[in-house]
Amino acid sequence: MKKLLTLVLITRPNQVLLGMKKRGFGQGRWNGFGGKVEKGETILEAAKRELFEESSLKSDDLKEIGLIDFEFVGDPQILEVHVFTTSKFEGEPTESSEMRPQWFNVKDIPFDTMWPDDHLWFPLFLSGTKFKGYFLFEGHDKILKQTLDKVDSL
Ligand SMILES: CNc1cc(N2CCN(C)CC2)nc(N)n1
Repeated sequence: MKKLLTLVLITRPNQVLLGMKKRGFGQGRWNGFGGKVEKGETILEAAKRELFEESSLKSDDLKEIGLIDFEFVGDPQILEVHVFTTSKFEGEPTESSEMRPQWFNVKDIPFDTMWPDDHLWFPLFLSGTKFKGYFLFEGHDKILKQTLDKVDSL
């Protein structure tokens, strides 16, 4: 079974906006903004909605740049994460119940307090390369198996 999720990375020159997850899945880690795709909405609509709910930012320019399948040993539910990015947005990053936003220089991305897959695919995202990835996790800290490929189209 696949669960559709979104992940939005907002950029400005030399910087990426990340949020510190305050509760739930991924709590205590910096990440992009995102969540579940609800019934009756497209994946893009879900990405926009979650971005606004979690950061107060609005964008009509989200571009899909990555597709990542996450599997966890012992859990039949595969997470299919659609990764979007934009540098065109409106609003001021604002803390929400879910996320505490902060700008990071691309040279200082806090990979040590992010999901362990991030340092593998962030370079592709930052270089504007579209990618497809698969990561098999054991728990939340150990990657047992992975694939990561550049693609022309998602
Ligand atoms: C399991 N590894 C993950 C999950 C993940 N996500 C992001 C979006 N979330 C809604 C669900 C899980 N994001 C990253 N960067 N790595």
